[in-house]
Parts: sequence; structure tokens; C-alpha cells
Amino acid sequence: MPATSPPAAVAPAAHWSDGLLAWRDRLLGSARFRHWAQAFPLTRWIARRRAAEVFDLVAGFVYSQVLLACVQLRLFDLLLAEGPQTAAALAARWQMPLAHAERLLRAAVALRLLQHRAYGRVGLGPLGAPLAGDAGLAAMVEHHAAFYRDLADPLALLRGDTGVPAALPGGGLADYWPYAGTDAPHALPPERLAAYSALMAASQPLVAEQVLQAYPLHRHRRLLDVGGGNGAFACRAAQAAPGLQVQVFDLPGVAALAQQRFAQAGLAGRCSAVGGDFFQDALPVGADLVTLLRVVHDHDDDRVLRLLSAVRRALVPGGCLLLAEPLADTPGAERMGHAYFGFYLLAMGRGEPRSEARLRELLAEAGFIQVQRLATAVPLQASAVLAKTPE
Ligand SMILES: CC(C)=CCC/C(C)=C/CC/C(C)=C/C=C/C(C)=C/C=C/C=C(C)/C=C/C=C(C)/C=C/C=C(C)/C=C/CC(C)(C)O
Ligand SMILES: C[S@@+](CC[C@H](N)C(=O)[O-])C[C@H]1O[C@@H](n2cnc3c(N)ncnc32)[C@H](O)[C@@H]1O
Repeated sequence: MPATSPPAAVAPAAHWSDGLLAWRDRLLGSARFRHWAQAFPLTRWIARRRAAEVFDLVAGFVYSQVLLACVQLRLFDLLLAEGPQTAAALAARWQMPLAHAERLLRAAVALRLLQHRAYGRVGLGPLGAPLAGDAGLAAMVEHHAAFYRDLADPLALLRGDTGVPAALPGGGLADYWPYAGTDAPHALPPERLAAYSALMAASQPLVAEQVLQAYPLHRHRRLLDVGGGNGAFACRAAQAAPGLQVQVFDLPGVAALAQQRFAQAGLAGRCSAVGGDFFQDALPVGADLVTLLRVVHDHDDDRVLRLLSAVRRALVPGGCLLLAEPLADTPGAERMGHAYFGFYLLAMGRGEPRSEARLRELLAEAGFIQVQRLATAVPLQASAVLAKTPE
């Protein structure tokens, strides 16, 4: 809803635009008008485009399942490694009836994930090629199985029931992200933290490359990555800026995973991890840069304000906060914010996608100054906002 919406209890007065828009809605809703518009040469292209747009909304879930099947079969990786294949060779490999393999391949060609190639083979298409060899995107696609279980009954979800219907075995996103449903996340056993930490590490390159391109780290001395997961970004940051000391703060079980990663990467001299609950425990002080990557949108406004205030207190005077996550209302990626993440976070049980304007308000309230949006190459993967603490 626009920020200007009246409170729910107040019946809104009529607005001058209502009559005009009601006329437009009646027109577009009229079968006679649509019939005329699709026959008339000057409006036919609009009618066709709108029909295709509406169809894509109806069929989007089916397209997603075609993609999921390709990813589960590691099809894009295979075509990248071994080149174009025939349907017969793939059907034999997958132990699937030839007709079914052909059906999947034709669907994937129609979605531009694949392309027909010479001698009756299929190869990567323009939308499948970026997925090939990308373990992070593959993991992202595969974990959506949990989200789809929540979405099996969207009205139950909207009415506040985040439980997955009993008919669907396997949990939903509230199970997948257990910290979102508890006020004692530090008490979560390590086995509940492993799956999401692995997904975050696998998909971290999607974010890290955007962040490091938008904001070089070498001007800083000490980085604290709050909610830094199992240390994937910390390692990348330490490699990108050889003079940087890096600390991760995350739940104790996740911080232990980060410590292991640093040792394995030979970075334990410059990288360390501290376990705790960022809503209860003080953050380590003295960093001149704090990063919050894919953390803030997980939480409601009250908690975000507490977290941002804790970050401000932990930073040295004049220190910087670099916040990166997908932002709502991002031009060119509007569906990603309120439609995708809006429902994702609802299913998870906590949090909301925020626009740059809303983040600015929260940052100002927490005492940050000089807030600026940094340009990222692919905002759909991550948008970045930089803020400072007063000197
Ligand atoms: C070569 C010739 C002939 C022409 C070239 C033409 C040309 C220039 C083509 C461009 C090719 C190109 C560079 C393509 C690039 C494609 C890219 C960058 C694709 C990127 C795709 C990214 C995707 C699909 C990202 C998806 C991210 C998702 C779904 C993230 C989900 C995140 C979640 C669920 C996070 C959860 C964390 C929580 C809990 C919310 O905090
Ligand atoms: C969505 S993940 C993002 C991880 C990492 N920043 C990334 O982008 O890959 C959110 C992280 O916040 C951590 N987290 C959530 N609630 C926390 C809390 N109360 N205290 C400390 N860490 C918390 C989670 O354990 C998780 O690692």
C-alpha cells in the first residue's frame, strides 16, 4: 500500500481519480472491449502483450517446476561440461521414458533455458547458461521446495497459519529458518543451523560480488560482519583487502562454522568469529566498518531499530555501516521486493522487504547520518546502502 493510505478504521473519502479509474477498470473488464481491442490493428499488440502477461502469472508456478526439474537433474551443469545432448542420451541417463525427457526438454526450450542444436540435440539457452556451474543459484532453486509447501495454501498463510499442510511431507520456510520463530535463537541446536548456513554460503557470491564492486573495502582497517553466517563473505572480504582484519558475529553454532572455515582457508590470523544473539548481547566494539548482508529484512521494525542502534554503538566514531539486501521498489526488479520477498518472509514467519526510503528512516532513527545508496550492477541480486556514525 502507498505510504499515504489512511488508517484501516477510517473509511477513506472518495478521491478525484476514483471515477476515472473505475471507468478504465470497467472498460478493461468488459469482454466486448477486449474483443474490439484485439481485433483493432492499432491496439492488437497491447491486447496480445497483456494476455501473455496475465498468462505468465497464471502459469508461473509451472515454469518454476520445469526449472526445478532441470536443476534437480543437474541438466545445465551437464550441458556446460559435456556439450549438447540428444533426448535419448539424457533419457537413458535419467532412467526416464524418452517421451517424458522430450517433454521436459521442449518445455525448457520454450522457456529459453535450453536451445535446439544441430543433429537433434539440445544445448544451453540464454536463460539456462547463467545457471550452469552456479552452485549458489542451484541451491537457491532447490530450497524453494520448502517455500512451495507453504504456498500450497496462500490464504492459510495470509491468515497467519504458517504450518505446512499435513498432506505435504517436509517442512516449510519456518522450519528452514528456525531463528525467525524464536526469541532464544542462541539455544538452537547446531543441526538446525547447518542447512540455511550452507545455502547462505553457497549463494553468498551473488551478493559479495555486487557489494565489493560497489564499495571497495581497502580503505577500512577492521570489518565486523554482523549476522555474517559461516564466514563466506568474511573470507571473500579478507581476500579482496589484504590489510583488513575481519570478525563475524552470528549465533554461537554458526560462529563455530565460521571459525572452521577461516582455519580451512588459512585465514585464521586475520579472521575470527564471535558467537551471540545480536538482540541480547553486546557486539564487539572497534570496527570502522560493519556489514549487514541479507540480515535486516529478516526482522520487524522494532528489532531492526535495536540492531541498528547496537551497530552504531559498536562502530568507532565516523565509522561506516554497509547494508546490502534486495530492496523493495527497486526499478526494474519491482516483483522481487513486495511479491517474492514479501511472501517469502511471511512464510518464514518474520521480517519484511523494505524500500530505500524506509531504510533511510530507520537508519536516521538509529542515529546514522550521510545515508547514500550505492549503485550495484545487478540490484536484483543485492542493493547496497552506506551510512555513517557521527564523528
Ligand atoms: C554472447 C552474445 C552473443 C551476446 C551477449 C549478450 C549479453 C550481453 C548477454 C548478457 C549475459 C549476462 C551477463 C547474463 C547475466 C545473467 C545474470 C547476472 C543472472 C542472474 C540471475 C540471478 C538470479 C536469478 C538471482 C536469484 C536470487 C534469488 C532467488 C535469491 C533468493 C534469496 C533468498 C531466498 C534469501 C534468503 C535470505 C533471507 C532469509 C530472506 O534472509
Ligand atoms: C539470511 S542469513 C545471512 C547470512 C550472511 N550475512 C549472508 O548474506 O550470507 C542471516 C544470518 O543472521 C543470523 N542471525 C539471525 N538472528 C540472529 C541473532 N539474533 N543473533 C545473531 N545472529 C543472528 C543467522 O544465523 C544467519 O546467519
